[in-house]
Amino acid sequence: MSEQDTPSSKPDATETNSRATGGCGDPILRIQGVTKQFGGITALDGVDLTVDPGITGLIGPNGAGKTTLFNCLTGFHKPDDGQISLYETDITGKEPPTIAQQGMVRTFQIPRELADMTVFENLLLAPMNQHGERLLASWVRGEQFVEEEQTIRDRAREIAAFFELDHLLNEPAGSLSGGQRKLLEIARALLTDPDIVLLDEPLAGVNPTLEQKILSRIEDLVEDGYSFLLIEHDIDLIMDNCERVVVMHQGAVLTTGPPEEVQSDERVIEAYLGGDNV
Ligand SMILES: Nc1ncnc2c1ncn2[C@@H]1O[C@H](COP(=O)(O)OP(=O)(O)OP(=O)(O)O)[C@@H](O)[C@H]1O
Repeated sequence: MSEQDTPSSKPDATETNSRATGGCGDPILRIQGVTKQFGGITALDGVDLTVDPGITGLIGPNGAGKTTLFNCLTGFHKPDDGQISLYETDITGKEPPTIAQQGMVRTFQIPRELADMTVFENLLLAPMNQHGERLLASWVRGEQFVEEEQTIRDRAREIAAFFELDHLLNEPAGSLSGGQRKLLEIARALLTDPDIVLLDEPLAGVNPTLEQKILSRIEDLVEDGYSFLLIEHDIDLIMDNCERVVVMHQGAVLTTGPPEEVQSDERVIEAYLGGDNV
């Protein structure tokens, strides 16, 4: 595979994966009335939102609830109320591995690679975590699922090449630069065979050259059938690269729409200028 190719083999839909039941053009995510409180703080206050295939930007002032929404969507927090569906499957309150199996994973603001393990081992662990004990047992027995193991290894190499990490496969992940860690985090997410990846500030602290590289990789992946929901504080970057933009404010969705509409929405301008910062 050349550097410019997308990972050609986005695996086919499986019975465990939500996209098996999702039709072309259907929203990927339906979020209805999701609330989340932390003690006296209402982080999410009845979030209603549908997310379509492609790349959607999620913006909002500090404390708007963006990360909490990501956590509720991917099972790291349980919502107090409301419903979340991935295609037609109700995933509300499910655990992260179950939601990953259904086709949705997230990355974190601070990448969570295992620093002492090599880049390759980090990549292999991502799908193994998802498949769980079944695949781990196969590694111990070394008999069954050999084919599956080989597929994961091949795909790990392919995705490493796509993110230009292939020359670092045997290096400890802890030796990577900040930008390379971000790439590794996205690569790991993709190895779980998702329909949609939630990216939490994948470009924060990344230099402009690498930023463009990540963005162009994401665009390639969208063409290849993946979808992304992207939290980012750089509004221009969101407006330039996302098909739809969701604006959160005070724990709720303020507005959604194409970038040009959202940009000129008075309520959005007020949310950003009315005392909160971006
Ligand atoms: N684990 C937690 N415990 C207590 N309060 C929390 C917790 N997580 C989030 N909050 C609160 O919930 C609100 C929303 O936080 P959240 O991190 O979701 O916002 P955000 O839009 O992602 O902000 P930022 O852009 O600054 O990262 C904030 O008031 C925050 O202090």
